Amino acid sequence: MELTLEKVTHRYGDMPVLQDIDLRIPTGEILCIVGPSGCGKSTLLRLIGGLERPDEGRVLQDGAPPPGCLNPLTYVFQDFALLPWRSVGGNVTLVLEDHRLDGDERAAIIDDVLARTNLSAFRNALPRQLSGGMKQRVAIARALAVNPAVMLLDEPLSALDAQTRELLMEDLVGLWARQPFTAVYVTHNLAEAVRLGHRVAVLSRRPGRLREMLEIDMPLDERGVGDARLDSVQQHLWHLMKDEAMAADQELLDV
Ligand SMILES: Nc1ncnc2c1ncn2[C@@H]1O[C@H](COP(=O)(O)OP(=O)(O)OP(=O)(O)O)[C@@H](O)[C@H]1O
Repeated sequence: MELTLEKVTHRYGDMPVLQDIDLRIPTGEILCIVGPSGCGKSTLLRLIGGLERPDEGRVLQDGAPPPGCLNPLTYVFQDFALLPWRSVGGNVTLVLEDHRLDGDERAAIIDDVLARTNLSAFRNALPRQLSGGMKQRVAIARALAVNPAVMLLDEPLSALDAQTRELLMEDLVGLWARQPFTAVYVTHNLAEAVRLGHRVAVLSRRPGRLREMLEIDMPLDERGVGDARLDSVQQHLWHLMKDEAMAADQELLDV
């Protein structure tokens, strides 16, 4: 299933937040969205996921979701959103409970996603026993359990320290390399965008418009820390965003 956004425009009250966004999210690709604070990145993700409807324009779903898909669009949030009283396995099972699956099918899905996210040994642990990185792995496992057509990630690594972020990026690359998934990944962090994005959409400051769509033609598993080509793409992104980020920052201070 492919998603296409046509001239998506949205406002909250009198405040225009997004303006004329055209985007295509092809199957098997990670699209990163970057832009200054408050430019409408999370709003765009909510519109893509159907949590809100755009004031103007359309979000189109083309084609069938993948086989075994239980939920075409699923989110991963910054704050993990785990139930503290449920174990790792219990948190993942949660998203399967509303679906007609027999015990074996459910167990097979859980075994698979826990193995893919290296969590099999932590199945019975409670969230409070886990580090931030492990909690986010659980949230990713839970999202994968429904075999979504598109995974929507909103700043998934922002609450983590630099080393954990690095490890999780490697995990996401490994997951994608073993079994490609489709994702829209919102981030402030340009290093994450160039490591994980097949394409990077750069939004202007509010109202967010699509300023540039950058294609990074380099396999994900060849993108390492300190790679000169990635550094230059990151520099280019920063160059595009710097003035707008400073203006957005000033606007926030003026409120
Ligand atoms: N439900 C809402 N009602 C009213 N205003 C909203 C709502 N959600 C977001 N906004 C406002 O819309 C603007 C865009 O918010 P959004 O969270 O989409 O931006 P963002 O680019 O994700 O921000 P950040 O980078 O700081 O996370 C902000 O000014 C925000 O305060």
